[in-house]
Amino acid sequence: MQKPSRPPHTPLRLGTRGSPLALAQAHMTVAALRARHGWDEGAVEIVVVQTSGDRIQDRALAEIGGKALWTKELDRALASGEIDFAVHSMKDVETIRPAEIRIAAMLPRADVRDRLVGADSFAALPERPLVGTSSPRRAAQVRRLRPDAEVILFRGNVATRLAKLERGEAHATLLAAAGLDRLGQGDVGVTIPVEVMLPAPSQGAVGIETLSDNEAVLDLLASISDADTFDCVMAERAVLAGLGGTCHSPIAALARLEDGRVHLRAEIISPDGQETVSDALRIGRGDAAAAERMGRALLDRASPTLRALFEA
Ligand SMILES: NCc1[nH]cc(CCC(=O)O)c1CC(=O)O
Repeated sequence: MQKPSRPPHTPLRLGTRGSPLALAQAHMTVAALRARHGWDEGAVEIVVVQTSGDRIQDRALAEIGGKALWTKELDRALASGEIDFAVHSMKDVETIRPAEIRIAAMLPRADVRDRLVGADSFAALPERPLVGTSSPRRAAQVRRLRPDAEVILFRGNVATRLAKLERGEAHATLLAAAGLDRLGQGDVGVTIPVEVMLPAPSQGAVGIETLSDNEAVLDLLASISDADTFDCVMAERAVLAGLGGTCHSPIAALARLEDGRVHLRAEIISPDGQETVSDALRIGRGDAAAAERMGRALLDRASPTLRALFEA
């Protein structure tokens, strides 16, 4: 690939949601492009696009039921030519994307772990603790660790959730370390080892999408993509695809490179935390089929009630 030294046109329009975290990730992407190509400040313009996920704040996402809550409007802006590429938390990008849209690049992954905010450990929480989260994975993992916990709905952006905690609406909450770090809140909470709480597929990864036929922008984005992150996140997404899972399913998956192969761990957990089906294996880089099989095999070993969660 020829190294592009000039933008295909200026300014390039980067589409993003308007939350503080989304904007921080957009600025990271601009910085990566500018550093790689020596562009000046005006080369990339940030275009904020509001998504349905941002608009609807008072209900659990699973309840809204709509798909593509974080991406639909950005997909549309790509299709209409309003933006040249879109920056997303990969965790919020649906498993199956429209054929016209391609995940073109990922920035180097940040800390993949979760942080517990409000207590020094799960054991240190009071009896029958209230834990705020809207993630089915975190809810199930919390109940596995603390069967006496009551999980309450915590939605909104990172600052909103921290404010709810501050107001005493829960004893603790869980947030992605990556998000806290990117918001300059690296000192908030205690980091939970992945052996205790396996993260969500794609956690800590920022992805950039463009139209599948936009070769100039695809090439440009490839120039800042981190191949290790890309292959690991794609493996985790393939597990999700094999499970037929979404962000509303209690699924955790984490891939790491080890001697040129992908070490993949995944688990599904019943909402009450009583049943966990997990697996770990090594697969080749880019072997999405093997990762999908791993997802399907988890389902084969699950009880009928756990399996039913994935058949909706
Ligand atoms: N679902 C919201 C969301 N999407 C991405 C992140 C954090 C950043 C990341 O995981 O890359 C968060 C907040 C959180 O889970 O604490």
